[in-house]
Amino acid sequence: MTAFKSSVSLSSINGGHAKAGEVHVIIGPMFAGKTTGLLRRIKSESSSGRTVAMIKSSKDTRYAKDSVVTHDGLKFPCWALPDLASFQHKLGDVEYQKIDVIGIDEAQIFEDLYDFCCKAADHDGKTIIVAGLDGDYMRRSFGSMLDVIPLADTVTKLTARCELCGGRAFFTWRKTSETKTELIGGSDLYMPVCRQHYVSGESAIESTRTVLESL
Ligand SMILES: Nc1ncnc2c1ncn2[C@@H]1O[C@H](COP(=O)(O)OP(=O)(O)O)[C@@H](O)[C@H]1O
Ligand SMILES: Cc1cn([C@H]2C[C@H](O)[C@@H](COP(=O)(O)O)O2)c(=O)[nH]c1=O
Repeated sequence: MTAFKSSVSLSSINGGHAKAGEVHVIIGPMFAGKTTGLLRRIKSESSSGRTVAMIKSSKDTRYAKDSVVTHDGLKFPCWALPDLASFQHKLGDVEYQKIDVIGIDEAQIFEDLYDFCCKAADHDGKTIIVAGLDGDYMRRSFGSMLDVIPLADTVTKLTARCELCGGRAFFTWRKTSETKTELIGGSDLYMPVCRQHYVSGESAIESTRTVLESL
């Protein structure tokens, strides 16, 4: 069998970087510890001497404007941006070159997530750690989050605790009747639930709707 020998070297693909980039994806419902996991990995990379940067959507003003904050109050300073393309622009090319690891929180909100990860990991040699919701409150694919899974080195799906029974929660229940997909909030608007309680909640809403329509 003839061994295949590529004539394209890695350095010609990623613009001369000695090291290829990486993409790591953390998904799960709200309150599952996605942001906590992201902060842990970013802090660990920083302790190993790598230069890190954190990005979140500027739409997320829940706990702080310029920090990523977990539901239990852990904080890390970040760039709050309307889109990911503006990161390199804001930082400037020289500073961008110095960054080894980029964390992205609330990644489902960024429409240019796929293009950013491709460029940053494949061409610029960055390690990207992406955290976000895989599903919305209707359990539909949320934003571009699932689109980056084919780009990923690793995918970690976390679970929370069902607020109604303490079992493993895979889904996020919206407590209000608001139907727009994007609705920023915390435990005032959302709670983590297991499959059984997600389905029984949906049945209760359906029954109520049927009763109201018959009046
Ligand atoms: N139902 C809940 N309501 C409010 N806070 C919660 C709830 N369940 C867990 N938490 C807290 O949220 C923390 C995880 O927060 P975070 O990492 O921000 O989660 P995620 O990014 O997945 O939403 C947990 O360690 C816990 O302290
Ligand atoms: C389920 C769901 C959530 N959101 C919003 C609510 C929060 O602002 C973020 C998720 O934050 P977390 O760090 O994962 O806790 O997303 C939304 O806009 N639409 C939804 O369906």
